[in-house]
Amino acid sequence: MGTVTTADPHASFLADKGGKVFVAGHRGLVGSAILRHLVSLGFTNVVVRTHAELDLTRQSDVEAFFAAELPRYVVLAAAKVGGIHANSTFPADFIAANLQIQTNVVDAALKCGSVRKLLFLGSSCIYPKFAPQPIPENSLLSGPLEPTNEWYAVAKIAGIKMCQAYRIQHGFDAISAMPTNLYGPQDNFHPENSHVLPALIRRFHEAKASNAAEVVVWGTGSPLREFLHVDDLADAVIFLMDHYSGLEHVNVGSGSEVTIKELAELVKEVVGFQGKLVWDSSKPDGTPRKLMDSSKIQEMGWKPKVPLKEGLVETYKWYVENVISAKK
Ligand SMILES: NC(=O)C1=CN([C@@H]2O[C@H](COP(=O)(O)OP(=O)(O)OC[C@H]3O[C@@H](n4cnc5c(N)ncnc54)[C@H](OP(=O)(O)O)[C@@H]3O)[C@@H](O)[C@H]2O)C=CC1
Ligand SMILES: C[C@H]1O[C@H](OP(=O)(O)OP(=O)(O)OC[C@H]2O[C@@H](n3cnc4c(=O)[nH]c(N)nc43)[C@H](O)[C@@H]2O)[C@@H](O)[C@@H](O)C1=O
Repeated sequence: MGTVTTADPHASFLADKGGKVFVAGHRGLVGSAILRHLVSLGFTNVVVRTHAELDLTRQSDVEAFFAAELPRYVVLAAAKVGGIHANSTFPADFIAANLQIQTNVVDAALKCGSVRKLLFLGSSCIYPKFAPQPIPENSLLSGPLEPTNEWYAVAKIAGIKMCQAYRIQHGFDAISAMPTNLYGPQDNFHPENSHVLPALIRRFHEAKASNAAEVVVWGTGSPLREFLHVDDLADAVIFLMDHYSGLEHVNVGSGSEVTIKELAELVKEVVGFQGKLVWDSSKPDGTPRKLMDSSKIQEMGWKPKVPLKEGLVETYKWYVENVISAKK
């Protein structure tokens, strides 16, 4: 159990590098990037637990953890996460685990009395399937959701509303960030349950290694997606922890989008696969387009830095060095 360092209660997050920060989900794509950034910024008192050490779906364990550790800041990057196939195959897991994790963490963070600020991570899937593009924050709850991930989206919407309710009733400084589709080191490269970008890296890599003639890609290739490198997201999370204390959630996107066909061609080029692409239109396309309007965070002074091709080259290198090499 670590000790809580005393510091100026009015200090900004970045001026309080000895303040205890709990990063929930520190081994995932997002949590690991946030942890790397905090360490490189000089934060000295970061507390973490793996899923096996602390199951955040268990309320009494979560309450005991907060009462013992008394963190000053919480970043909630632990969640049940997956791509279009996992979301539509396991709707009960996605709604139940996410409601449990976020409810337990936000409530225990308030009750323990030590937390000055909490950031909850949602996702762009909270918005209606046919929201105006680019999607402004005030599109929330203005229309029906995309059916392939509505269970997950409903949990994430409940998380935003819980942060708002705790701010209104208890004056608790809980904020919410809504990232677009993310990618980078420590992503999930599962063949079926991952998101499109890591799935394609793996599929093209394996096809190249086995000299396969073709690679199958899901859907029609026409949906548009906006991708943000997880290092940019980690930078935005730390920026919001330092700069933002509002009721409304904040979109975090790169501002540029590609079709899934363009993405597949780019991954093919980066991996160096020479065969052809085959489209499996029996697989769902999901939402046709979800470009975020990120003007709110940009007007506060944050902007993304990593171009898609550069991020993809770096992520493929990470995959080869860490996932493929580990198997040998
Ligand atoms: N990936 C993306 O494209 C996007 C992600 N987001 C959001 O970012 C957040 C993080 O996502 P991402 O990093 O991709 O997810 P990952 O699946 O990569 O990581 C999830 C993390 O949560 C932990 N976790 C899951 N269930 C539990 C549990 N019951 N108790 C304790 N820990 C648990 C896992 O722990 P362990 O490793 O120990 O098993 C893991 O560290 C989520 O809220 C997600 O909605 C938003 C938009 C896009
Ligand atoms: C971040 C966001 O991510 C999820 O939504 P999504 O954007 O639809 O996610 P996706 O990455 O799985 O798919 C994007 C597109 O890509 C196509 N696609 C092609 N080939 C593969 C493929 O091999 N795998 C996957 N997964 N998709 C493929 C796929 O058919 C779709 O058209 C949410 O469930 C939820 O998790 C969420 O919030």
